[in-house]
Amino acid sequence: MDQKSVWIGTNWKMNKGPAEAIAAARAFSNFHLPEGVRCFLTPPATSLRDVCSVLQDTPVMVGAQNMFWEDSGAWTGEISAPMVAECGASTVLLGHSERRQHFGETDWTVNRKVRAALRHGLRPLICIGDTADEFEFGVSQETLARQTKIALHGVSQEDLGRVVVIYEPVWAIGSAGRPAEAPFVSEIHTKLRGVVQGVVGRNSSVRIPLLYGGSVSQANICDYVALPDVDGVLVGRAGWDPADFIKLVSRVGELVSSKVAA
Ligand SMILES: O=C(CO)[C@H](O)COP(=O)(O)O
Repeated sequence: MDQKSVWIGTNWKMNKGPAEAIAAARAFSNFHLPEGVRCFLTPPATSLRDVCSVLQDTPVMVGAQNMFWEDSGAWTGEISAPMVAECGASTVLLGHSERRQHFGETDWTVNRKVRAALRHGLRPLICIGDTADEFEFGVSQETLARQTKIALHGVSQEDLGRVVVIYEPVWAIGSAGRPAEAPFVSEIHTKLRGVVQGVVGRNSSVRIPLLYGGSVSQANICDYVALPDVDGVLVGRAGWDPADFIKLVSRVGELVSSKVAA
């Protein structure tokens, strides 16, 4: 965490139909976002428009969980960047490991989606992550560098300033996952900082926010957010209940204000 904004988001995954999503979004509509904290939610596509309209006058950003790279056409079952934007969303999660693992997402498709999102004014939240095997064989860094460089290939300097990268180790995600140790996340993020700095250019003033995700909880959130090269977190299960998510956001807010005061 540095003096810039700290990010916290929750990905609802395939949870909450429109009725439940609207109720959850209403819980955030009167919530006062702490100074220095940027917050986002990614509801399922069927709830996107409703959640956007509930939160339209708030600082909470709303995003899709995925999209296709073409604007329209014969792509049954897909939604496009202009459709996401028309719902009122400002951001989109791309390359989540569940999409890579179960739905054939590749580094190449992530790159096409990143560029399409940027073309339509959406902020891409790009997920990267090493598998348990890659971690065991000690090639996590190589995987993450490859995923990052391909995702950002061909993105202009100006657009790089609107991108967020999220490190989510596949082995840390979900109820079978184990949270990554803070020193390991610190090491990965420091190296990742070098990779993104290489992409944007050593002398560029663009600083791509680097978030961590994977079994983030009330117990460990501050350990991650306090790390120097971690600019925030993406929360899954621990953020699905709005009251819990508000508590997590407040914890981050307290950490930010204590840093500012120090
Ligand atoms: O998307 C995620 C966070 O929203 C990620 O998959 C981690 O999920 P969690 O392990 O349930 O926090």
